[in-house]
Amino acid sequence: MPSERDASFTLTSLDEGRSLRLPNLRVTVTLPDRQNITAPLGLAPLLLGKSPECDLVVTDPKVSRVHCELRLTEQGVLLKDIQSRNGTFIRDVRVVEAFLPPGVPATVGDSTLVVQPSGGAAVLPLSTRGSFGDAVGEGLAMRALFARLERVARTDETILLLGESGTGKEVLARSIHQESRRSQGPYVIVDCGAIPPSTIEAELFGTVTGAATGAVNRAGFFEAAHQGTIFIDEIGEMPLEAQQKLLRVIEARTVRRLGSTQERAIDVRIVAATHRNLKAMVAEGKFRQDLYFRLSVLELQVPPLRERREDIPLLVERFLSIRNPPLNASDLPPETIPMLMGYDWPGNVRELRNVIARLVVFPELLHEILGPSAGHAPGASTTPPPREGEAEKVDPEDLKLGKLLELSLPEAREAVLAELERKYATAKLRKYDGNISRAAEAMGVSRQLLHRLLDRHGIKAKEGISETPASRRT
Ligand SMILES: Nc1ncnc2c1ncn2[C@@H]1O[C@H](COP(=O)(O)OP(=O)(O)OP(=O)(O)O)[C@@H](O)[C@H]1O
Repeated sequence: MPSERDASFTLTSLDEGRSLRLPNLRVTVTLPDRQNITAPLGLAPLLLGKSPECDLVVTDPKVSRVHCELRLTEQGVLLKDIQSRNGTFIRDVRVVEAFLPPGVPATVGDSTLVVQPSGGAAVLPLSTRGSFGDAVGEGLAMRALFARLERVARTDETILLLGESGTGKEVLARSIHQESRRSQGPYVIVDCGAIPPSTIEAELFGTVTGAATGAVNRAGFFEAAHQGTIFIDEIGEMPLEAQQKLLRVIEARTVRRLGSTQERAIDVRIVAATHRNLKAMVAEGKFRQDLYFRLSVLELQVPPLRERREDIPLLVERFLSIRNPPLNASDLPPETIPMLMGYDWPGNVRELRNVIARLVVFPELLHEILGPSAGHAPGASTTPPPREGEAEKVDPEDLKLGKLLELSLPEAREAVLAELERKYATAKLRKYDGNISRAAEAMGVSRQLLHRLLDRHGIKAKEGISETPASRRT
């Protein structure tokens, strides 16, 4: 049982794991010019560094772009150096990973950081299910998210899902629909990133004959979703004018087809999502503030996979079990799970799903797929080299074909194409020094399509290689 002092500095399970005591903690960084910056430390880890993408942006020349991470755990606050150039120190000892006691200063560059309880604690309900609709997750972060979703799914409130690409926003939106009283109604997906800005309003709100050249009398996505749910994906890509009309629809619960004056009542639940920082877009004038306020009443953050590695075994089991025929983790090389848990997953759950699909067909590619750094996970072993003469006996092409023959033709085609797509894009990016525009032009595709392809395969443009913890954070 933790003492009172411990409890003010740790996550503590309550009610046999049905809720979590989350202490109120603040991190304060004192910069070389004696100025202080501070941020609250909650369930999501805080990144500290010079890069604007960090939660604590430290303007100290001796601090790396992404220098270290602070994470609240059941044992205390864990401070982790992220391969910084000048190191992270507690009481003059350089640390790679260590628990930081309350009030004890740590040093990064010429700055110091300290974590202190600021009084009180929140009690966070946790789901006992380990899944929400089709989404699975058994770590604290996902169980806290599922508990919130369980409560809000049954209401008609508009929900905003934020999170990096591939974290599962779409699968959660679908699950919200399935778990709501609207589950028997339509579920309509609108991908704002895929619809040309010039037609998005017509697609969303519909048209009447003569509204524009060639316009016909047609319902839009909102009318199609009547008595169901509309999922507006990539809402950050929506043009400002359409945003204004969307706000009106959310508030009035009516739509007016383009070219018509008639208001049609709609009964629709809206779930929106984006991988963009909408708050920053509001500050830059690229997203309407009033719409953001309206959407962010129920704003839920879907954590990146690298912040919930404990979910990886369960996700792997899920992706293997839905194959035909179903597989399980013992069908993969024994070192697979430790290697997967040591990888950083820039493409999140989508990348994990794709990696599993490829490993099922080409298990010998484990090290090539995940890169050398992934093998550094504790307990990871390496694949033994083939014994002498063994390699000559097996033609790799036959081996690949043999594996492919275990799959259905569509699955085999997808596996081969995904492999080709990844290698092709990586090679082109290398050739053009990571320059997206030039690589896209040489590939004969749009920059947007190349970006999507890179996201899908977890490739970082700059290096033209699969991103690893080392390459992402220096
Ligand atoms: N928690 C989860 N459980 C099971 N499958 C998941 C989970 N999260 C994501 N997936 C799977 O990973 C893939 C990517 O998820 P999804 O499309 O929902 O991500 P996203 O955040 O909407 O991505 P984007 O921002 O690029 O649209 C899908 O195949 C989805 O089914």
